[in-house]
Amino acid sequence: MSRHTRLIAAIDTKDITQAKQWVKDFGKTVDAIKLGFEFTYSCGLEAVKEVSAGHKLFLDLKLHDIPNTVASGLSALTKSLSPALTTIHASGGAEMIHRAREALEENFPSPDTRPKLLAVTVLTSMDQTGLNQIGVTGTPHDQVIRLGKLAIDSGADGLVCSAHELVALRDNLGDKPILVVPGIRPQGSEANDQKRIMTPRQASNAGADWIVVGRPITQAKNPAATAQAIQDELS
Ligand SMILES: O=C(O)c1cc(=O)[nH]c(=O)n1[C@@H]1O[C@H](COP(=O)(O)O)[C@@H](O)[C@H]1O
Repeated sequence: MSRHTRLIAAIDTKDITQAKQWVKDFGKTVDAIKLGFEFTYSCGLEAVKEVSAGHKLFLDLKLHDIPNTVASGLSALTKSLSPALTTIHASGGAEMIHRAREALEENFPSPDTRPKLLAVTVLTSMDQTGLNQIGVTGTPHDQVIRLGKLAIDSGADGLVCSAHELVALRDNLGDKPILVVPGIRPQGSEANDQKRIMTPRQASNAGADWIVVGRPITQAKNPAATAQAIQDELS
């Protein structure tokens, strides 16, 4: 099935002026903006509201705690910010994911306005060595499939994964789950701390609904032109 892959810009900065400038420069070039730990913990929730006004928001705070704490935290966050997409860690387990979904449904009875719950599988900065160090002996691929199935069965709308697992996830879970893919590096750009990477085009061909791109855009000489070049690669 051919799908249109959309671009999320990761606005990773501690500086609200910088964040606003990027968002203004991007205009409609990007399809959504992601605000995560760095911006939210530096600038606060009101600043998230301010910077994301008028844009689709991916609120990426990757909650991971006991089910009750995650459900309450997610409820408070989403009530005030109404993101389009939001994250928890799949490794928090079935009950945590289920309670997170319930909390979103309570806050947003209409499926049209309910933030989509994404479960992060295996971080794109992890490789086989990194997994072995935390006691996971299987491959990143097997771990993503295991956590991905668990998360979707437990109520997640979609997953965050690397582009390397997209084809297998589609084979196992079908077209419905929303697959969001960071670890994207246009040809020739630095990997930084990312390990499981692909280009925008490769991720799109493999079945990504959304790609997440941060530093290759924000650290470029001309961030808006770089975002546009990625959109051109996707179209
Ligand atoms: O949940 C995420 O968005 C995420 C999951 C993951 O496995 N890997 C990952 O890089 N991310 C986020 O995606 C963004 C990637 O940024 P760059 O590496 O600068 O493109 C960062 O904001 C990360 O927090």
